[in-house]
Amino acid sequence: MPASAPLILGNEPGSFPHSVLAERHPAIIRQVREAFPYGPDRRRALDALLASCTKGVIEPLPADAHDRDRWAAWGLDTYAGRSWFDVPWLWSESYFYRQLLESVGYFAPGPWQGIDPFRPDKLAELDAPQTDEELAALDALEDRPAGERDRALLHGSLWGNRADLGFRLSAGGADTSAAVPGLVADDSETLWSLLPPSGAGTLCLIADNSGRELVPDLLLIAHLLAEGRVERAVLHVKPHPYYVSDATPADVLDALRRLTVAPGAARGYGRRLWAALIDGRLTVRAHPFSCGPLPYAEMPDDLRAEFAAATVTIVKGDLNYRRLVGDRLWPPTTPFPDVTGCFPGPVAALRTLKSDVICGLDAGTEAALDAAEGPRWRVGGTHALIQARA
Ligand SMILES: O=P(O)(O)OC[C@H]1O[C@](O)(CO)[C@@H](O)[C@@H]1O
Repeated sequence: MPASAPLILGNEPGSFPHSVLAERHPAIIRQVREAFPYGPDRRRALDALLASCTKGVIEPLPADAHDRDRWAAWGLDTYAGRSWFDVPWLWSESYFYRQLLESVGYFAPGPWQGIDPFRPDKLAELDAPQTDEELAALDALEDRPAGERDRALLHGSLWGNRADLGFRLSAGGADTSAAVPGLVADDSETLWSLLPPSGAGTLCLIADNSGRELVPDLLLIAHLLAEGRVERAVLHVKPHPYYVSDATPADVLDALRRLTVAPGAARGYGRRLWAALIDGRLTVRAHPFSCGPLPYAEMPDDLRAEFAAATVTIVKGDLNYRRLVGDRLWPPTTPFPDVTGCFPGPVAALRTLKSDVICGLDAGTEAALDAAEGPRWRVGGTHALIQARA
């Protein structure tokens, strides 16, 4: 990895990270308050979190918290007592979700234990007519050449990160009439070279959002298994609700059920995934580190061994990208292999751009993006990338 680049904090008013801490987190607390009829104790806890995360400091966990040791190892003892804005943004956001779950009683024995505060929105998205339209698009793919299906399902998973799955068969995937193409880096060939036909290996896919992102992720996995490009797949999801819509094991089951009752080709994908779960070709993992506040460079040994043994690991979405490259402001032309050297094994990122972090652009693309959009291209979610290294 190149020596260093500035770590992103949230303490610069006017910056995107600052707005997430100062505006988005309070809005999420308000949204959660409306989601369920929480009683006075839970509402008081949410109010206390609101005051803490906007005007207060990071509070330590009680000595008997189930994850006290884990958070201590992740840096809590260093950051407790400091403003949420003055610690690494990645850390601050992650701890916010941990404390939000605490506030709604997610971890404590009682009626709210294990109740996902984001579930109503997740289900609404899964039930939306757009999901039907996207699944119906699979029918048209059935008799297309294999290469076209590869590409469509890869792009479906990529653009699903914008919750805008279109199974696009065209080159850009986004607004192709724009001055700069939707796809700002495209290492698809490297990725496909890692997934040759008759592959006997294992794909790891580190999922991001549930609903209209997880559905195309599952379709891509089903496709790669069916085409024999990998023999097994491991889907990594979050052990508990996180960043609002991140996928948990319960969300995987919801998405799978959605597929198995869908009409047309989609149902076949669902049935194949169901069978793959039963016979062990597909497994779901929910490792605690998946909700951790640290970059992948600091992953624990068991995960390191797992990714090292995979044929390739596909890392989905913006947050996972930040964890992959270290949530630092790299010069955008820093080569992707240089900043992902710590990841143990071949790795590919499928991401729409929703935060300032970026690497692996060529100088011409960076200049064209800046000229056309100013800094907006980094955070707007309208551009995407496929980056890979063997
Ligand atoms: O769902 P994604 O693609 O991981 O995006 C989540 C994104 O939300 C933000 O954290 C803002 O809260 C982004 O910066 C972050 O990376």
